Amino acid sequence: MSQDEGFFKKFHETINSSLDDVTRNNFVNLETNTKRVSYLCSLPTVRNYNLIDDLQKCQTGGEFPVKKDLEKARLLKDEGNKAVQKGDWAKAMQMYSQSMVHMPEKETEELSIVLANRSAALNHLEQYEDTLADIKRCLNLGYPRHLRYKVYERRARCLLVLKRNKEAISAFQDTISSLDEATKLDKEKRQKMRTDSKLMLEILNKGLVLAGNPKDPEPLKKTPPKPKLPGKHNSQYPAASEAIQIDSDEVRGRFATATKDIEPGEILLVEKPHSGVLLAEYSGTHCQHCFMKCPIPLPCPKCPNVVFCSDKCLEAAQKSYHGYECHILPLIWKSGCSITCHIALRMITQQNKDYFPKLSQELDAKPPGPYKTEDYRNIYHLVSHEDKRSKLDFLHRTQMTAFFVKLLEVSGYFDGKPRIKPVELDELKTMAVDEKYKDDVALIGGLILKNLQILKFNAHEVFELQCPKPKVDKNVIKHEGKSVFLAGAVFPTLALFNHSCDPGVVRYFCGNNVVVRAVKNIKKGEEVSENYGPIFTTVPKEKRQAELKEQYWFDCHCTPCEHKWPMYGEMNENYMRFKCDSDHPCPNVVAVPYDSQEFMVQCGLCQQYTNILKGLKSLQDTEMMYRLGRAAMESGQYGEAIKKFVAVLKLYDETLSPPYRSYYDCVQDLRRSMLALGNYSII
Ligand SMILES: C[S@@+](CC[C@H](N)C(=O)[O-])C[C@H]1O[C@@H](n2cnc3c(N)ncnc32)[C@H](O)[C@@H]1O
Repeated sequence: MSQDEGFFKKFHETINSSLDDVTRNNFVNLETNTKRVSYLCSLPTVRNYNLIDDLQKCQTGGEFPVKKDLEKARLLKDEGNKAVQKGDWAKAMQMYSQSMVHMPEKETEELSIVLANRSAALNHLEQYEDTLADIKRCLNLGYPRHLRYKVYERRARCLLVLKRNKEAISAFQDTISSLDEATKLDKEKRQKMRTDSKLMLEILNKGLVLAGNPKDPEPLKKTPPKPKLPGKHNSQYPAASEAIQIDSDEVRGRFATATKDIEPGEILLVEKPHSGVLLAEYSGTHCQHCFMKCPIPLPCPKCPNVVFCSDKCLEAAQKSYHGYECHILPLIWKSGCSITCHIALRMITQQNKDYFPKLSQELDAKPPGPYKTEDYRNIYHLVSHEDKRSKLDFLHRTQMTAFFVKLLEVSGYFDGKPRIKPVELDELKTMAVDEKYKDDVALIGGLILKNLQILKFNAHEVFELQCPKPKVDKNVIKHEGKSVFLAGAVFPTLALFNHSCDPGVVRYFCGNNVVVRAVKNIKKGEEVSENYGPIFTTVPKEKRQAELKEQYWFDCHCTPCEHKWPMYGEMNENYMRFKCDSDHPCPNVVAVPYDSQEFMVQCGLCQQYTNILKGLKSLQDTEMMYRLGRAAMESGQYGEAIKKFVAVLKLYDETLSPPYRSYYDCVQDLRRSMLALGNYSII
């Protein structure tokens, strides 16, 4: 749990130092999460803890309390208007967006005017779909009637550009009728707009008749299509493809294996998160709900903390977690708790109040039927290593839980009604939760504590590949990207994949959907493993083992660890590692010097001879094909590059046995191309 400098650290230290031996002992002897939380929350030292002082001193996570601010909103709107006068439409758009972030919800008319102004800026920026969306929003908010002719006419002209002529006709009709209410528009201008609109109506109507009255084209979709699994889904694990099954054993728990030979590039899993949380620093630039970058943000109407990419995401968030988190978000951020801790809380706030009490009787058994991403019971049964956990670890996590339980009370969660007003400092002068919520504290607190344990081993970082605008360099277009850690999330099916220091898959994100693709040939029956951090080509074995033990509590027995594979820089380039070609399957590698004159080479294990001529012939084309793949990758033709790299790996795998450098060069480039193809945003 990373604490940074948030105020939770002080709370944690104070509680720790105030616990006497008896209390500690009592805590240590508790055997369930529910009891741990109830006990800690009942201690006077926790109940009487006053957060106000810590909060006021805390510099992390911005201001508190945070409220919408009309004055700020108006200043930003004025900035937007000034930018319009200078013809700087991009700046105007930004200023109006910021004004919306701070505009109090009740100022509907003013908000509608800012939206109308932003729609004008967007129209100049040729963002027609977004212009239409803002016009719709401003009308919904009751944009003044005497001004409506402006937005109707803008709507009509946008629709014309989008060739949605039928809709344009109706927008021109609205323009004409709204001109009757345009009391502040001078007569001449009104007359001109009426004449122009009528003319447009005539032209459009004629055009439609001539064209045989065709349907309008569909509105353009802004969000990229959700990635799809090719072929059939696994019936038991629908987020995974049929090429994957989940097996288990005593030592490794559950893990994925291949049900057929898998080729590099194959998509093996597409899964949305059960729960995911965007990092605080991206809350103003990326959608709180789907994590997509939002250049035209839609702020939460109730708080200035978060933005959304669309009405759909805003609505979905408000109906679930954001309703409750809206006013407590700044407290979560200021606490300095890690993103994993926040996910543990989000897993609660995203469900309504009755969900967990209803489910509580069913938690002990794994749910029957297909393994569903949205079913909390599947999360509940992910690895938590509760039996290996130290008492100190429990105490620390229970303290975090006590803080979250207080936040849930403040948020209105225990009443099932999201609070409307921002949180006042005074509400945090004690950490005591009202007695009437005793049962909720035990149940929900117990689950948060469980979530905190589970997430340590099962949460994933969500990253975005950010590319500066492609550069033209010596006639080659360069696409240079860097991965940026954006959010944390838990994907219940992906969480069943075990680790290998030589993983068979790569994972990337499309918004918040994770996509898992093979980067190697994986034979039927072999484990399909992913990677939790350390890769054998770059990290020495001892360090990998230590890292995995420390973070994931297991001893890695993957092939590179067991066979002490050399790191990339130490791979011997003087030999080619031929597979033994014996009639009986032989796992041995026949190492042949590059300058060898012999074509029949004896295996040291089975003593049979391998004819390397055949292999050498099939490898002849690999160098050229790999170069073509690199060229395609560097010019941004990732699809083409992937095809070439896959073909190279196929040839390699038929003949040679890793590890050798050219194999991992190719795997690395294949991985990069898939990442670039899958998810990047131009910054
Ligand atoms: C994300 S879970 C993977 C799924 C897990 N095996 C299960 O049964 O749910 C991570 C945990 O799986 C186990 N694990 C992962 N990779 C492993 C490996 N290569 N060998 C042994 N155990 C492993 C460890 O217990 C680790 O904490």
